[in-house]
Amino acid sequence: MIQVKNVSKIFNEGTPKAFTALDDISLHVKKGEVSLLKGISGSGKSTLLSLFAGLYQPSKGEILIDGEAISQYPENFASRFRRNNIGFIFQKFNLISTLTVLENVLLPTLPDDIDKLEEAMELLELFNISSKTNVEVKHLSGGEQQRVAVIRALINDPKLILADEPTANLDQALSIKILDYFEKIINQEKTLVIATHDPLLLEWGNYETCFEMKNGKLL
Ligand SMILES: Nc1ncnc2c1ncn2[C@@H]1O[C@H](COP(=O)(O)OP(=O)(O)OP(=O)(O)O)[C@@H](O)[C@H]1O
Repeated sequence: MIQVKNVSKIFNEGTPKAFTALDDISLHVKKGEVSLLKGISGSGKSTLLSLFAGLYQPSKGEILIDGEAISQYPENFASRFRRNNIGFIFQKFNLISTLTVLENVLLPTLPDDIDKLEEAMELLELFNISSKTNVEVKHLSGGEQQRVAVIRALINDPKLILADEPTANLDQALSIKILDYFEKIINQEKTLVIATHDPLLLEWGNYETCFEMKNGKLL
């Protein structure tokens, strides 16, 4: 599902501020597998997930998602590919603060005019946030926003889910609820990559591979 071949990412390349965030990474995530990406803050986890989703271009190397070189697509193709195939749970949520919870959750369904209202309501119920359905996101707590971000990533039923610290703002009960849901969708043969340093997730045990990063390298 994900093939990464000798990928490096240098921010501000060619300037005095050049910084190598990823240094010659190669890895393979098989279809239907769950992988954890662990490493201390600044080790490069978010940068690598962003490259998987085609949000950044690699400075060197190649990334294939389901055989497609998403990082080489023009942005309009890349965004359509992302919308149809990838659910990204952003560390900082990336919600639109002036829209309601439901409007945020349904955003990925708008371009292709897919009716996902029923699924959205079910997920809002499941993650204990249905009472906020019509509340603007700017009025939500961090943990509430995190759950909205998780639901928005899942709404188009993506085959690849990239989750950046998906439990960072949640208490244990809600984290377990999300892990339970991940377990359920894993059975539907989705591929899941979770960047985390949450001990609960690391102890979860329900993953095939754990990649560890340090200073932009895979250990
Ligand atoms: N757009 C950018 N421009 C310059 N440097 C960047 C940029 N994005 C990330 N970096 C740097 O790359 C390094 C890796 O950042 P990244 O966010 O991938 O780490 P991380 O492992 O996800 O950390 P955390 O656990 O704190 O989220 C950091 O030193 C960061 O400052």
